Amino acid sequence: MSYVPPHLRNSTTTKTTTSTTLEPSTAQYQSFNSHSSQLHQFKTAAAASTAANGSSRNNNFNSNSNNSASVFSNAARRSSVNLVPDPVLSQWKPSERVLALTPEQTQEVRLRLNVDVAVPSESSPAPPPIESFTDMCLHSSIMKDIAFHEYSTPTSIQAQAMPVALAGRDLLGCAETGSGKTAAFAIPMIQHCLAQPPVRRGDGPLALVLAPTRELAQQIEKEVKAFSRSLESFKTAIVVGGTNIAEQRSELRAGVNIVVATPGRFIDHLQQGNTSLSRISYVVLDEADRMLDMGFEPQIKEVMRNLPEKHQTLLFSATMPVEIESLAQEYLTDPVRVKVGKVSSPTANVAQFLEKVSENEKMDRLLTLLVQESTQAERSGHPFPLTIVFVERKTRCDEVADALVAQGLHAVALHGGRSQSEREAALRDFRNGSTNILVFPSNTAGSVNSFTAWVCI
Ligand SMILES: Nc1ncnc2c1ncn2[C@@H]1O[C@H](COP(=O)(O)OP(=O)(O)OP(=O)(O)O)[C@@H](O)[C@H]1O
Repeated sequence: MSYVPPHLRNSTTTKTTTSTTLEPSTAQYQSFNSHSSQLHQFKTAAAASTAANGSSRNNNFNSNSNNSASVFSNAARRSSVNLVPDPVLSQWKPSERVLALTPEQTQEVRLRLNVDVAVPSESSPAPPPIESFTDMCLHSSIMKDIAFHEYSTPTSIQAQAMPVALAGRDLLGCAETGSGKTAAFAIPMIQHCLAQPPVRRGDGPLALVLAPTRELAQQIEKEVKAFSRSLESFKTAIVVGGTNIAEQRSELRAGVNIVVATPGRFIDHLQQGNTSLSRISYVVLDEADRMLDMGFEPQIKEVMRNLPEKHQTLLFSATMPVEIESLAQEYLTDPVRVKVGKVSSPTANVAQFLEKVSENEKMDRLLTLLVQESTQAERSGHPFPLTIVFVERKTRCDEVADALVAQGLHAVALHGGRSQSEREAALRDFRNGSTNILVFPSNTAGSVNSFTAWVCI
């Protein structure tokens, strides 16, 4: 394993060009992409060897970050004389039809899709939205998997965010939950990985997705697997707490294309030297606002400031508080901002009712509501609607779930205090309908898509 701080590699390496520039076919395409020429470069053995030298690295490392040296010291000690191929930057271009769109037509499509797009004043224009997967000119295996998934047309966020990501640009995305964000970053990520020199045993991943919770990470990895199912040697790893670290270690050490992780566990593996950042060139911060709410800012920053110089970053956030703005400012380069729909507002097919009750009436009112719902469902012969009850703290989760069960309702608490197998079993029971009420701490919200009612108390 070789974690080599990028600033040091750059200052000590000599690059040898081994392949030549790929010419974009039109000036328009050239201006959308972040890099106008594509150089596929490899570092020399001598350079990598110098970079792997412990003392000079640590000196540099310390000057860069106060705690980085300790965080990655194991990985640093294990550094081998391993050639690290530079990433191949975006060579993608869309169909001729898309390239021929005028700025007015591009604007019309954005209006129709309800997409707002903005770029910093000095940067090149954002790539136009693409309303069909065919016009995105994706790898044939990915197209096969999209068809297998029965996705016929891109959703709005996919139509605009995918061309941005495929063009190699940084992205700041804001979209409602359930809008299809996962495929919007996962499909370009797979396409990006396919363009890179192959992953070898001992290499770190080519792409990294950081997500706030285990459940969300698992959901994302499932989607990544779904869109890479036709690619035989394409490997992904899920790196989350609460699961077997030894299995993750051997998977990581064998070399994977993509890692989907929660920040804490990913840092653990970096510290242990089980993986490295040295080949990462595509990073996704999903639900970044929730990651900050959950206190992952130091881990995110640790990863971001130690990435190789050449990488692209996609940051998705449902809200844009000042902390997200400053994260974007610090780690995104000329990002294309894509906003779909009214951010932080409910989707049109969700009805909301607000009832104000005092603290000591909450539990009774909840029980009354749910027992009424259960009676109604029984009478009409319909199943009880899948329901989530959000509560503030995990201790409260157990209290509420117990009270619901005592009323004969099928409820279960789902929170970080339960083991991974208990959490997975609870979600499985919820999906197959044998449990129809999940009680969740509110900071885990959003990990489950398939519910039809929810109550926050
Ligand atoms: N182009 C598409 N055509 C049809 N279905 C799609 C398309 N894109 C996504 N979906 C489906 O829509 C649902 C929501 O997608 P997804 O989970 O990616 O949304 P999300 O915005 O990431 O949601 P969350 O914020 O909850 O994670 C999923 O069931 C997904 O399979």
